[in-house]
Amino acid sequence: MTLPASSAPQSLSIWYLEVLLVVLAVSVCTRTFFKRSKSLPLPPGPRPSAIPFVGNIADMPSSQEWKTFYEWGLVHGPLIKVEIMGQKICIINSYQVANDLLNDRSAIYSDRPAMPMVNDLMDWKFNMGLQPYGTEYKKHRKAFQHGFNRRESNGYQPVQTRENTLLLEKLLNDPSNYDHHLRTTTGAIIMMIGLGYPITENDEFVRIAEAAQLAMVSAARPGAYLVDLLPILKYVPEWFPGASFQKVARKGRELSEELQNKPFAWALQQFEEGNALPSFFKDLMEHKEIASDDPEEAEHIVKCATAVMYATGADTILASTLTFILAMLHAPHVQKIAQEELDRVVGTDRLPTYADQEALPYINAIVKESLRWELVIPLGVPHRAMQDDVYNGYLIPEGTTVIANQWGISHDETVFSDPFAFRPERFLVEESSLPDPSTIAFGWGRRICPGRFLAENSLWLHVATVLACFNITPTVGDDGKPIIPPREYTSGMASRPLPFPCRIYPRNDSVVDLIKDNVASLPESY
Ligand code: HEM
Repeated sequence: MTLPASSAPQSLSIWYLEVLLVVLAVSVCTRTFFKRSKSLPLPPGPRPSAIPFVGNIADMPSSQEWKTFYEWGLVHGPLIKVEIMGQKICIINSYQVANDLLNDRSAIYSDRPAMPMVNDLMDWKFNMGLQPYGTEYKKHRKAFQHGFNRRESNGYQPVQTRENTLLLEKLLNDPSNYDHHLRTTTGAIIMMIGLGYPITENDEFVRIAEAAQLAMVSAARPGAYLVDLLPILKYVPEWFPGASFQKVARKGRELSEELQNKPFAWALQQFEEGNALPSFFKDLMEHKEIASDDPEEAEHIVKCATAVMYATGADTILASTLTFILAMLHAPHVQKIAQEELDRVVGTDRLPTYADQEALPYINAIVKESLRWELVIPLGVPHRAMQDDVYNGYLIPEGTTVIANQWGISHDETVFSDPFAFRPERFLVEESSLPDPSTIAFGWGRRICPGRFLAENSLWLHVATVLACFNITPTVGDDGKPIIPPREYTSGMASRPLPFPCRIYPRNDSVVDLIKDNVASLPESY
């Protein structure tokens, strides 16, 4: 700033004074805000124990936490606070609140809680989904998004179509093992897209991915292990009385190492020998600079990203497809309407393809309702407040774990009427103001699931082609009455229906030929 010579000293002191006043004002405001925010109430919730430090530990459910959290929401409101051993946890039971905090204020809610059991003891730090929000995480996320943005994900449709055609053949020949066939199919799709790896029956890499994933999701349940609340416990040796969590952790660590190393070693060998099929892995190896300028770091990121992909991808798609099958038993009318739409739009002499998607609104609505009716990750993956925040007059202190109860949000009857019914029609009302369930099921803000386009594509094709070819009905009891399986789901970070019997049989004879013709016209291999 240039000042006129005569007025310079006076103007300078005024200028200094102004700056000083601004600094003072800012500091007073910040301190006032800080003081005020510290004195603001925390969100309401179940009353903690009178014993210091224990908090709500006795209130915490041991399974299906999302249902208890939902009940709490009905009593205490859409934003609840519980405290366990000094750790504050906010639970969100409303779409509006989740949107306001986790989407609109994503800049301060994108961190993850430390989770020492899974991250440190079981060595899942390689999984970007559990990493703190920082430079390393951003590199992993960039590499992942490169492979799974909408355009790239659509590029994988030929793999999904091929494996889905083989699924239809398996359902035709051996329908009672439908869950095994679905598991094989989702595994085959993910392994081919991720690594260019064609799976075999009882495949070793699929077994490793499933076992590692199961160990992780059981351990990652909020409050499952005390060590997550008292991280110092991670130094307690395995032989110490009461330290059985260390044994669980050791087994989990062994699986995590297998998961990270074995499939990667196979893929690397194929790549170096020039035999690698097109895949997420191959693409990243050829464009390592997307992950990092440092080739060694880039290779590490490729290794982590591919491991995350096959650890999380197959099971989640499987769970949502099983929910669709279960829903067909609970809502038989839906099947009839869908088949009428398929026959009218696609006809009966070919299978539906991705090109039919826009012309099949009812099928699209079934996919949405399957994602809403039961949630693959009912409590999402926990976020962490990176600074103090104030919402609707409540303080959310820095370090609070923030859980979006996605199951609760999807069953909020002020948003979704008759929420426990499977009613795809709710999404067909013109200009429906209902939230799209994919904006709930796949999470929030900067941590939103990067595999969502791939997952939705898989689910869509399973729904459209299975309904085009088969009827899905309940088994019949000795009394001649249909046995509708209950809606029973596993607990853990990820949830899926408990095994249930059902009948899957071709709608007519021409469907049998259709499936056989489609299988016969598949190329020998990829
Ligand atoms: C129906 C299938 C799926 C569902 C319902 C689902 C759901 C979710 C949810 C709720 C999150 C946490 C988002 C948040 O923190 O708010 C997430 C994260 C993630 N998902 Fe998925 N997912 C599915 C399929 C997939 C697939 C197929 C892949 C891989 C191709 C995948 C990869 C990931 C990754 C890497 C993250 C961590 C993202 C981050 O922390 O930045 N998911 N998913």
